[in-house]
Amino acid sequence: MTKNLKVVVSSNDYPESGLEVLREHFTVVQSPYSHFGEEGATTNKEELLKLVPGSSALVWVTHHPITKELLDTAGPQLKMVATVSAGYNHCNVPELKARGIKLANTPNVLSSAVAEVAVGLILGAARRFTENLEQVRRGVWEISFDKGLGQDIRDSTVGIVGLGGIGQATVKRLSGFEVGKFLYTGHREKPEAKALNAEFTTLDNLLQQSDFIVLAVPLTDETRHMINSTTLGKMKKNAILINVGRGDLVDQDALYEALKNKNIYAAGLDVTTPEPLPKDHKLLTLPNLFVLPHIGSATVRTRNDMAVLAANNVINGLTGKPLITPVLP
Ligand SMILES: O=C(O)[C@H](O)CO
Repeated sequence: MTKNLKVVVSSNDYPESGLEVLREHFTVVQSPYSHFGEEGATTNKEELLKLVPGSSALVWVTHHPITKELLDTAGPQLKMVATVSAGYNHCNVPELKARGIKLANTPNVLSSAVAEVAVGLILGAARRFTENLEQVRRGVWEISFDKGLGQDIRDSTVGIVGLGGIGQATVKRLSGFEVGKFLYTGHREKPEAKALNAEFTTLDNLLQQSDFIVLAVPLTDETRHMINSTTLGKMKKNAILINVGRGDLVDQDALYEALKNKNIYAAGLDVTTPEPLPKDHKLLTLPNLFVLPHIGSATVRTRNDMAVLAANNVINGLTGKPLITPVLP
């Protein structure tokens, strides 16, 4: 009965596991393009505009913004968008809401994978992997007090900004590292914090006390550039900033200055603005920056789990059942 409904998958980077679920119920049309063009530009916008007319649901694998133009082009029969990501800052929630279009995301299934990357960034930034790898490449092995030693996790204070699924999974993974104290901040205290031995505090206090500051919050108007010259100025000299949320949580010019002037010790970023970061971006000149190309959820199992969850959300959304992971029910 639903086979005559068209579902558009926005990228070729969506696994067979999700397609199989969708194809059982719907006519699936998939973009032949991936997220990024050769020069890092997003090239499939025009292609997407060609694909979406007449669709009942969009499975959104790319981070292309869901614009009014795209929704108008899709047409009034569009019932839902399933973004294959936990973050939905690209989804234009007010516009979807105004049009009565449902929105689902894929939280939880990616928390472990993203938390593993957070731990990797902590290690990479604290132990100066960027600089040390560079040394190996140059055949120079000079590790001494004057050439710069790393920072310990043992007995440190780790501050988590946003103790949601990813924040909690990060604390769990770090608990074997003999961390001295976990702090967290957010809108409200979390019941899960007790079992994690994490102490609720204000952002200011967390910034002032933490040796490691992990950003694991969604990007909203409130969190955009929450790390800026003022908040960086509150951090300790040995502080290490980790971002697994979204690039725009951080004012990158201010971060560049703080790292260059050694006002903080290092940073580890899985997310930047823009993505990809241009090869000649000034941040990439910094030895005390360890950067990854947004690989938080990029494991085989996690990407399959995300795809299947998104597909099941579409089935529910188009057959009148409650969404499994609703943003807009
Ligand atoms: O939000 C997410 O799911 C991850 O950052 C991947 O986009």
